[in-house]
Amino acid sequence: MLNIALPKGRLGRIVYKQFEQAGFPCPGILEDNRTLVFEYPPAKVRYFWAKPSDVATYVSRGSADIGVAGKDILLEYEPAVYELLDLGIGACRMAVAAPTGFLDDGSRPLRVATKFANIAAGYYASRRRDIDIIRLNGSIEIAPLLGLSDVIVDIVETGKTLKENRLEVIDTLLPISARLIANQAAFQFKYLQIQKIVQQLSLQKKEEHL
Ligand SMILES: Nc1ncnc2c1ncn2[C@@H]1O[C@H](COP(=O)(O)OP(=O)(O)OP(=O)(O)O)[C@@H](O)[C@H]1O
Ligand SMILES: O=P(O)(O)OC[C@H]1O[C@H](OP(=O)(O)OP(=O)(O)O)[C@H](O)[C@@H]1O
Repeated sequence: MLNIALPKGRLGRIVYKQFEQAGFPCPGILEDNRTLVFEYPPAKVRYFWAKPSDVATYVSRGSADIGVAGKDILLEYEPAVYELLDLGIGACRMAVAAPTGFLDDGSRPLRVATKFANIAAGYYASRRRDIDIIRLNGSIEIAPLLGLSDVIVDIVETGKTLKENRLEVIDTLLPISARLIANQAAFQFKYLQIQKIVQQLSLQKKEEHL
């Protein structure tokens, strides 16, 4: 039995469809929004829906053998997991954004609002810029508007949320996409099953690019 942690929310449906096509179906999983654990013995799989930022925790601690997490989460929390494949979905970028026309005069620590405190700290440390991190859990774009922060470090996809809150990207840190991750012990013990899924998912990705 392969235990698979899927991210609830924007990525979940697409990820499950990819796994289904890879030969790991679980009938009914997309029809029921309340049940969180689904088992389908004929395909030797048990899926469960986790909060996207928790998937890596389930995988690193062995409650899931594999799972799907955004590269943002992997960089922020550095869980002890193997990163097996870039699934090419959930594409966005990590960026610094500020109110239009913002100029950092360097006179005091820069107030940075973010969900990604480690990523932001690393970025500004490499620039030798003192910062005051303001940790938020969502709706980051309103922080500068309300005077809580000078800038934000957050995910940008279309740029619509930034625009609506009168912000603009001032630097792009790195591209982000969803990754297939594996528990390190499970990768040894369930090698064949995991390899099968990696191969099938890679094949699908190649076909999509043809
Ligand atoms: N606007 C976006 N466009 C594309 N991908 C995104 C976007 N926002 C987030 N992602 C990617 O999808 C993953 C899941 O994001 P989602 O918004 O579904 O969860 P979340 O609300 O951030 O998670 P949590 O509630 O666990 O903090 C993120 O880790 C990131 O890799
Ligand atoms: O560039 P865009 O296409 O506008 O997308 C970017 C937005 O999407 C994410 O937020 P999410 O929807 O996950 O809500 P959150 O504020 O709760 O994180 C991200 O944190 C940005 O706010």
